[in-house]
Amino acid sequence: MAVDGEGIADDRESMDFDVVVVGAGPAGLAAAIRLKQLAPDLSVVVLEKGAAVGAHILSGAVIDPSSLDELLPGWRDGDLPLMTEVTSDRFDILTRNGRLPVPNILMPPLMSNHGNLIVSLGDLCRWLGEKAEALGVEIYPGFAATEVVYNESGAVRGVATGDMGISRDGTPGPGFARGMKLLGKYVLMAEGVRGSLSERIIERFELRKGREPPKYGLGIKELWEVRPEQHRQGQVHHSFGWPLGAGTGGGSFLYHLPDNLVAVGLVVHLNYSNPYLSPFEEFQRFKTHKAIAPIFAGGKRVGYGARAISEGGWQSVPRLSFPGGLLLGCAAGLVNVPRIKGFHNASRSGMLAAEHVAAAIAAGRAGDEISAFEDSWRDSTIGQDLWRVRNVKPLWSRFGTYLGIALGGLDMWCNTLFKWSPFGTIGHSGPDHAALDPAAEHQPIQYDKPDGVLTFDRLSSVFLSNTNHEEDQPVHLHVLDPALQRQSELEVFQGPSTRYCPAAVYEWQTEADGSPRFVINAQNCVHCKTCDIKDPNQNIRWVPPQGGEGPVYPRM
Ligand SMILES: Cc1cc2nc3c(=O)[nH]c(=O)nc-3n(C[C@H](O)[C@H](O)[C@H](O)COP(=O)(O)OP(=O)(O)OC[C@H]3O[C@@H](n4cnc5c(N)ncnc54)[C@H](O)[C@@H]3O)c2cc1C
Ligand code: SF4
Repeated sequence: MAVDGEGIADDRESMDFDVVVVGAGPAGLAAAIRLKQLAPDLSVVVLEKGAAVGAHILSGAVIDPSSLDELLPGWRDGDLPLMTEVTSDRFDILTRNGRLPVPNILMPPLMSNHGNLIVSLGDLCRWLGEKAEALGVEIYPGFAATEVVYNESGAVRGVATGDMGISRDGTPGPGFARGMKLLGKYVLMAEGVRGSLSERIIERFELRKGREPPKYGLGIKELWEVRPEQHRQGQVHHSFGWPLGAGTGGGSFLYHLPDNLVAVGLVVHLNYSNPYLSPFEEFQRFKTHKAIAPIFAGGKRVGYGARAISEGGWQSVPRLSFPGGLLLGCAAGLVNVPRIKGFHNASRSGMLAAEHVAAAIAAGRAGDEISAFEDSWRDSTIGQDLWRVRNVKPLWSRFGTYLGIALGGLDMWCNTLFKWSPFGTIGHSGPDHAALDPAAEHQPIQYDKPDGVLTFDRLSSVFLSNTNHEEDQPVHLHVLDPALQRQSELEVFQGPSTRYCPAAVYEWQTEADGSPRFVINAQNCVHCKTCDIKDPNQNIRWVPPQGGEGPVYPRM
């Protein structure tokens, strides 16, 4: 019998499957496909909170396709989503008025994009979803898993989808429909970065014990249609430096897709210390650099979105097995940070998990802990990929952008040539939310007003993400202690949520009597999870709103 572990009456209908997968991103879909390839008779269900598969997927994306070659041999011969091969690879250091190209010869070979593909990861996930359904996987888009269901012995037994049609005051509205429980022999958590249920499972089973804290960046991206003369199909262009100061980690990407489309974005490491910093405005500034702005002259912005990216790497990956299931992909933190790549490891972790789960079910097991997964992923190409770059992020954090990147490059060369690092394995310096300084230690940053042509404000940007939430529902951004928000977030840090949120969700307004009021425009939320990560007091908790809401990203 399944019991509810979250204290809500167990009156919901339930459906039983062999395997329940939460999240239809690369990790969840690869797991579902591999399960059906290995054991066609297994029943596999995938839940996705976006309105459709791919609706919430936001990535660069230049992908290493080696995992696709393993998952679906011959896939390149079929009908393909939007993609192109990488034809050239540029890397620049930007200063305010200039750029310094880094010769490719200096780049460690693992940073090369030779053989990689520029894709819309959302399109690729839609395509993978079709492949999964063709194999008999049941995919339910528009359903957010909002609770973990545990059995009597405390193992994860399944998940429950959220109730629909609850009014803002918490009472059932006219369109009320009770959520369902989906139970499985094993549950695969593939929610992506900072997964809301994955984090609860990590906490409950102490999966981070003995590991470094998780680290994150925030990636803000736009999709542009540029003039043909500015388009270089297949070109991959990265930079670091301006507009970020030496003490703030991050970098830009510009990927030239087919159809005159260019994906442009800035990733800002979320261990920045200045509460006045606005990653959104830094990204807008980046586009005004004289080496960058001409690319967009005469072009049209057609897409916008934002998403956190996991950056902790090898040291921060929690234990990935727990009683009743496994953590996969970015919910586990498997991104290779210097390469800004997570697709290959996410999909490989799904495939590896599927192999373990199929074998366990074939052996008559159910609901136990597949402990062998831990050594298995660390010994696999996923582990090897993360091990070689394990010091890049901590060196960057400790020594700043210029010295830190140079030392990170040296470390990657040593790991490539000698399979050895002069630095051993360096730890991260604390969680990102603890990195903010009180505002009194910094000067406010003056950002230029957007021109509406090359640079934009948040609201017109959110419009392009097609984000939609029913207003009459409980706010899905929980402020745990409202008084603390005022006493600390506002009075000590001067309201950083109004700057780190890329969707203008948070505002501090002044009431008629002069008192401050924290306003949450939850309908704008693009589900990037930054508030859950960066609030200095960990006083904001992101929980999934009604299924089928949030952004509907086209070609992101
Ligand atoms: C700005 C940016 C640029 C990037 N660039 C690249 C790149 O160039 N190349 C590359 O390889 N990687 C890149 N990455 C990383 C890559 O996108 C991720 O590593 C990869 O998408 C992880 O796959 P995943 O399946 O683990 O998670 P995701 O892709 O995040 O998918 C998770 C899915 O689960 C769904 N979900 C979450 N919670 C629930 C829930 N409770 N119930 C139901 N559904 C849920 C989400 O809606 C989502 O569809 C980039 C990431 C960012 C943010
Ligand atoms: S409210 Fe939080 S999760 Fe939503 S867009 Fe803003 S920072 Fe991201």
